[in-house]
Amino acid sequence: MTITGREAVPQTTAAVTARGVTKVYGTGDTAVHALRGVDVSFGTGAFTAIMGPSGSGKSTLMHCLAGLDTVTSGEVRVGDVDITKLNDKKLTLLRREQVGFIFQAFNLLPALTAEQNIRLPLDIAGRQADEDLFDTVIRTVGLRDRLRHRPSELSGGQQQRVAVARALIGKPRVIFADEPTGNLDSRSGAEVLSFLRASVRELGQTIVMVTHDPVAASYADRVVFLRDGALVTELMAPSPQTVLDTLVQLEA
Ligand SMILES: Nc1ncnc2c1ncn2[C@@H]1O[C@H](COP(=O)(O)OP(=O)(O)OP(=O)(O)O)[C@@H](O)[C@H]1O
Repeated sequence: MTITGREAVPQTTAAVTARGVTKVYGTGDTAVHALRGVDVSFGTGAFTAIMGPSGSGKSTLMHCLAGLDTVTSGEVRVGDVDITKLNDKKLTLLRREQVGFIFQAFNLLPALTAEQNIRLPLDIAGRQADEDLFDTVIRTVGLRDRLRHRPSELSGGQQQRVAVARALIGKPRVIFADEPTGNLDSRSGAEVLSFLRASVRELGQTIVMVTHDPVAASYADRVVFLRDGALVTELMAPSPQTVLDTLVQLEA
């Protein structure tokens, strides 16, 4: 799989950083400490997976990193900006310009064609699409002959590829993917994951993905593991087996 049209610039700077992030839901006896002081950085141009047992805080962390939820204390930087200090309007603007999302449920608008769905975030932001990048992305995800189809006329794997193209086309600083292969069979899942990895390698895209699946996590450059709201360990160059072994240890 080859993507050209945007230069991949290997960088070591962080795209997103969390410092001392805590998140408490509720108060008093019913308070849930979902995050208990998380420090973590996500390097620019890297593909990172977040894993951990059910209830360990993966979704909460991702939502706090993406500015979809507020932190109770601590700091989250997207690039140089501490998003915990932004008002709602500035946060919405930052998310629109710098953050891309891919969800388990695809979240495409049913009345729009694939192409309209892909272009929608840029249209909303009043931004011009980079047409070279658009062509490259469409060719690479193999959607050229599906652009006029509506989501109901596409397979699950094709719908998720539309969602991936939609996230990439805005060239966000970071893409957050929440169980992107959770609704896909293993072959479609592998295609989507290969494409995510290619976009990191060849476009320099930064991706942070929450997953339960050791095979999905093995496509990442790095896996960070949460347990009880705290970051406990990480793996570089993971394989399905090393991820599985680490999960088994965490749940023991
Ligand atoms: N809106 C909420 N109100 C109260 N508690 C919440 C809320 N959202 C999450 N929690 C709690 O916070 C903790 C962390 O939840 P979170 O969804 O982040 O975990 P997770 O690792 O993503 O779990 P899973 O793998 O099951 O999706 C859990 O104990 C959960 O019950």
